[in-house]
Amino acid sequence: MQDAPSPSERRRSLKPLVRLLPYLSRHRRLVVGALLALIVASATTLSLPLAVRRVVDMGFDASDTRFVDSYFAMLVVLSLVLAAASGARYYFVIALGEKVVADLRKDVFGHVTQLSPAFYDRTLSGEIVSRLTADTTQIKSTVGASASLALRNLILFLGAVGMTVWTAPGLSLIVIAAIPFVVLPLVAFGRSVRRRSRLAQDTLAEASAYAGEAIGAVRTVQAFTGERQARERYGSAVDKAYAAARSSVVSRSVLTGYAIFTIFTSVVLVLWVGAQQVIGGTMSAGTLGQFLLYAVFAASSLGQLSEVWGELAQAAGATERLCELLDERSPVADPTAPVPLPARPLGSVRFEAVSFAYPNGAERPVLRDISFEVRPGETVALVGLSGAGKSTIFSLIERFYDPDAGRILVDGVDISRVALAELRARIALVPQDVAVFAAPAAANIGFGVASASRAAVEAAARAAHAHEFILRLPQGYDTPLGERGVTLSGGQRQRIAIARAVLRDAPILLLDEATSALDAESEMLVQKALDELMAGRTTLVIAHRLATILKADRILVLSEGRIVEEGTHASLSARGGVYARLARLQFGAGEAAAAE
Ligand SMILES: Nc1ncnc2c1ncn2[C@@H]1O[C@H](COP(=O)(O)OP(=O)(O)OP(=O)(O)O)[C@@H](O)[C@H]1O
Repeated sequence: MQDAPSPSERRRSLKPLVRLLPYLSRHRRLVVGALLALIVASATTLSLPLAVRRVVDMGFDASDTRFVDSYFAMLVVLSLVLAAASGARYYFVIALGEKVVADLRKDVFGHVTQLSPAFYDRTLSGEIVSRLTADTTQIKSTVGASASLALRNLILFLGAVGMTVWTAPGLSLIVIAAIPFVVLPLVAFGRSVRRRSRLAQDTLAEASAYAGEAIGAVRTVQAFTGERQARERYGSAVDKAYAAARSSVVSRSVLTGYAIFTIFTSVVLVLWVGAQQVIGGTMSAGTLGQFLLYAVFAASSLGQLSEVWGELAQAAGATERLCELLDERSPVADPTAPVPLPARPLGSVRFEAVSFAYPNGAERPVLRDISFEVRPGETVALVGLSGAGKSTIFSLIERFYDPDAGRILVDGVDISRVALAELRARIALVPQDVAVFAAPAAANIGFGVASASRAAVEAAARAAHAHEFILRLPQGYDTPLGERGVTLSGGQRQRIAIARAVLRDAPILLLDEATSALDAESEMLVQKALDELMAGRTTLVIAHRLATILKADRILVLSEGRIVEEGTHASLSARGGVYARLARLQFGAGEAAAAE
């Protein structure tokens, strides 16, 4: 992710907001409604001083009260129009802000969910969540309020300046001369506000990311009595965010104070010069009143513009952070012209001289020149010390990453030429660490299979030996699981994952056996479920149990990213090499020997 905006971006500080235009154009009716309401409200406001002048110059002179009455009646009508237009503006603008942010959230979430794991290796998930919530909220308040305020004040300002020139060209020179003194520092400060506001959002995101991590691992935090440490770390992150936000606010308050000072000084000056003219008889009192009102309008709208400018600059910082996510390109992407896999799936997997290093792994090769083939229906066990590269092989078959050299074929087709969704539809993954979502049991099993009926979900649960325990849950298949739901045991989670794989009904099964010991009954149920799942499918299994290894057609022994041995349990044990040592360590000398 980019850390800082490039110099060219910094120069035009509101430029990132341009990226919001396509979102605005999706809701043209709201935009047009907001603009119309805005114009009507501004025109009504600008017509008020005209009425004031007429009343002052003529109404008070003539003793005709009906004239005054009719003017005041008109003013009431004007205020009604102003009220209606302002209400309409509020509705259109807020609705627009909500819509734009809803669209933006959906787009950013949709985009990040399809980024490859390489992106998540270097980005904290809490950081992304913070961008999705805090930054979009800031944009909402801008589009929903500040932008319309800016536009309203701009229209009012231009209108009011125009009217001052029309009312008293000489006096208006003072107003016009004051404009650059107000506007130039605005632009200069806007840049610094944006930079500081970006920094504030960045530090806030860091704090949120840390909070998410600590709350997610609250059991570990408490078990290691790390609450104080966590509190202090979060506290200092929040303080940093506060300091950054404060420095952005300091810039904005200096800006506001300065704008108000220059504006009021020029109004006082106008009043003074105007008063001289009224005394000298060169201007009527009504004209001065009218002029003054326009000058005040111009001044206050300029003052508000200066405040809003700061908000716009803040939103520009937030938009920039979101657009960075939207611009993030996945290194693993669908090919432009995907090659279809054979219509009848075979379920074969083939590695040809594959080498791979993780993008953030300092170029340290994790797999070196790996070649092997798993034939349709075969069960192949991957065995090796922790860190040997077994899970990496799974990640490459799923195409979470692309190999640096060599190629991988599924059903005879190079997977880099296949559409990602088509490839992954042929694979069912049963990971060691099963993700259970905060959703009902049925939805957890049916995850990823949109068309799964309740009957199909139940059938999969039965096959995975999960049906019985699900029925015992308080609301059966409708019981919420995961966070804030029922927490499942290790064996139950495994069976949920197996049910998911059954439902997916894919020809290739990637199975990462649980290392954590299950009680005898769970172990037996999981084993039965797995046996049924593996029947008739090509299975690659990261094996941690002797029983699994004994059932495998072949064993691949991995060491430091290379395949060092290949064979059956008996042949490899007899060889007395890496595998024989590993088997003795992992399964105990007696058991391993007994199995030979
Ligand atoms: N996302 C990642 N980014 C960088 N390096 C990684 C990543 N995942 C794994 N590694 C490194 O790659 C090497 C192989 O990891 P891998 O997870 O494939 O091993 P494994 O054989 O499956 O180990 P285990 O049995 O402990 O799960 C390890 O040294 C690990 O540190």
